[in-house]
Amino acid sequence: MPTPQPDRPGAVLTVRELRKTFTLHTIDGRTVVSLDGVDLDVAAGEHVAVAGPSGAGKSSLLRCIHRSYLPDSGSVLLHTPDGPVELTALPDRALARLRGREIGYVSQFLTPPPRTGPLDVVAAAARRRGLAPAEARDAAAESLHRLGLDEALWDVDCGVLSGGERQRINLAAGTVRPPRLLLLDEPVSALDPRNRERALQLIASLTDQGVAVVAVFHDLDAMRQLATRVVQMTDARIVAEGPARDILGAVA
Ligand SMILES: Nc1ncnc2c1ncn2[C@@H]1O[C@H](COP(=O)(O)OP(=O)(O)OP(=O)(O)O)[C@@H](O)[C@H]1O
Repeated sequence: MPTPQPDRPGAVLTVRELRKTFTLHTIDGRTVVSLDGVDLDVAAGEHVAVAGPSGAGKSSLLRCIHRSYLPDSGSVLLHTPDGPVELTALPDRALARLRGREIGYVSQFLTPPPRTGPLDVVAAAARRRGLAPAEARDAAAESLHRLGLDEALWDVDCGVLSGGERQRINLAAGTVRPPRLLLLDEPVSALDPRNRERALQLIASLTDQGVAVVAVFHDLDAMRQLATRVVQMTDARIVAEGPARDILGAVA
């Protein structure tokens, strides 16, 4: 496949003709198309919100970019200082290293290693981003403070914490040192209003620092507050894109 060229300055992510189909072996091999030829360009400092109804393919898009789902075909290029990297073809170890350094992925649910506290989880993420151990712990502490996680919980097993506490740990780990590309899948769905606002402010500050963000929120206010552009998905395809005020008026 020819290498797609970035078509705008400051390009961080170039997605071309991305396709993903699931085969449901337990239901007579029925197939579900979750991405049907998706193109997306995201530049440094852009926050692209992916809108659309349930089942449209929003999470599949984030997962195929992150390669927690391997797409059937298409291209996902991450533009790094060393040149563009085709994520769909990268060997697993190189992918793990690149993700650790350059990509933050914040899903709705935290799956921490057993018997590990928030400070260790976030410090480990900071180490993968290249910080030395002492710096990583300082950065983790700052990140957890910023998201309002009570210091008394920092060494408590994440497995016993509440959904909202875990969500903030997840967000802290994904953002502890600004990644080049931040993928957010419903990152504030379990948060109370005060913590939600803290989290949205953190995400906005990362965009201001030049991080490229691709985010899924069901919360239209969050999209209006944060998105520099909204892409609307329906039936596995992007069907519209533009400023939030133009697109969100048309989304149910
Ligand atoms: N692991 C999977 N196995 C089988 N089908 C899947 C899988 N992941 C996603 N799908 C299917 O792909 C389609 C798109 O799902 P996806 O989760 O990407 O939608 P979504 O837009 O994020 O929906 P929601 O807003 O409800 O989270 C759905 O029909 C879904 O059932």
